[in-house]
Amino acid sequence: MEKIIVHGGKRLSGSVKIEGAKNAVLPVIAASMLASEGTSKIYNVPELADVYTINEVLRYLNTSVNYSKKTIMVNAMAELFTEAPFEYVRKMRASFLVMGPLLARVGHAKIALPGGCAIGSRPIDQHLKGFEAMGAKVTIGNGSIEAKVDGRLKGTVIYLDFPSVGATENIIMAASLAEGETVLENAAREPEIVNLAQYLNAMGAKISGAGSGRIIIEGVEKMHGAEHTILPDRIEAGTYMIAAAITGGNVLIEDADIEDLRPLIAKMREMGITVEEESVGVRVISNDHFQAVDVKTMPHPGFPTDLQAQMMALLLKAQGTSVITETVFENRFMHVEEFRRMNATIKIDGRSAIIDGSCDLQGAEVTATDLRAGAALVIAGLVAKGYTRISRLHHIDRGYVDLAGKLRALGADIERVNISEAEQPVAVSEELGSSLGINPKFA
Ligand SMILES: CC(=O)N[C@H]1[C@@H](OP(=O)(O)OP(=O)(O)OC[C@H]2O[C@@H](n3ccc(=O)[nH]c3=O)[C@H](O)[C@@H]2O)O[C@H](CO)[C@@H](O)[C@@H]1O
Ligand SMILES: C=C(OP(=O)(O)O)C(=O)O
Repeated sequence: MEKIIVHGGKRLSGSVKIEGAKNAVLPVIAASMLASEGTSKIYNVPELADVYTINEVLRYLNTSVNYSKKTIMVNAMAELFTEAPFEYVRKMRASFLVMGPLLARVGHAKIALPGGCAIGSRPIDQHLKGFEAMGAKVTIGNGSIEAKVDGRLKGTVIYLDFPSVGATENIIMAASLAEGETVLENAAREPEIVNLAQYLNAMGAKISGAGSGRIIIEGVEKMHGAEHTILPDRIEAGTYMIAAAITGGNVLIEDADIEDLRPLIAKMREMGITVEEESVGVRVISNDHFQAVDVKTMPHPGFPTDLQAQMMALLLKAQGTSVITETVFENRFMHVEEFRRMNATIKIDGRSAIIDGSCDLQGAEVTATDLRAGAALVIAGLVAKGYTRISRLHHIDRGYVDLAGKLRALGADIERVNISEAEQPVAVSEELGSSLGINPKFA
């Protein structure tokens, strides 16, 4: 079993380079299936487990995908297969993003129901509402969702009940090849939507308004392969900014886009942490004294839910009591129980977590319950007394390229190890472990 082992107490310094955004590359790869002509070339692709998963889904659907050196070539000119089974969809909910492109291009898609996950039930009713409004017949049964349309989808006005990122992406992809104009109201405004729309337009689509709450898509008859660069990952950047801040460090986050990070930067400055814009990225300079703040997660440009767990780790070391309110997902506090193992004092009251900044964090055996929870535990481990051992790393690998290696390069005492059953930690304190001659890392 693999674990990340962190020994707290080192200040981070130096610079770290940010990868392409996971949440941008997944819809972009799915969108490549809209091209009935030519090959797409996608640059700045991060080497993540989720990227390998979506590539497998596309290959299963008879699309050619070649991935090497952060570049993906996709050719979808062959006859597409239109059914994606559960074994693919269960690994990653974003696999459902193939539904819009398949429906628009071939008029049929049958995708296994993605199911719930650790952070909430995550329904897809808004995606389906959009497809139905465009003329698709949607049926749900035997664990799958099937959507069909005779001829082309038809443009229409669609109002989302909530600015869902995935529904916005699925609907704009489908509407790109629909007949006539689609107007999407209350659309998600995340930077990843803008990146996707840029790619679709390069493929021949006619989309305007991406990044606002009203997106207009003039359907076209055909799309073709195009070249596209994935934007930097604002969530990865934010994770390293928080890691730098919690350790009282001084770190340059290279390629971070300051505009996309405004909600986090505003909160960090409110806490008294210095964030400076530099020509190549964002620098975070911190000392051990930063103030408690209240944070509410919201759709973009609000504070991102994908940085909520990492922010909670930071607030565990802030002066005073902070309140985090999670409004995007109904169950995204799984990390709280793990923080408590590290001696944190956090109370949950409905959708809010009340965080006491005065506790002494202690290293412990903890579990990454989801992707960002995993990153947050690593961050807490950077300042905890003793060793923190984090397991279930497959969650972290979905969204971070070499998290432990990049933090080590910044000066953290951290390593990723493969621990055999025989070496599993024994249940003794670090002090007792060392007096018994047990390596404290495994005590
Ligand atoms: C691959 C990807 O880009 N993932 C991101 C995307 O997920 P994802 O696209 O799944 O997130 P959504 O914006 O769709 O979901 C936000 C909220 O809307 C609800 N909802 C969504 C769709 C729907 O049809 N009905 C419905 O009720 C969800 O249950 C959730 O409570 O945006 C989330 C919110 O910023 C991020 O946390 C994820 O990292
Ligand atoms: C929740 C996340 O991703 P996904 O939607 O792919 O589960 C995330 O990136 O934090």
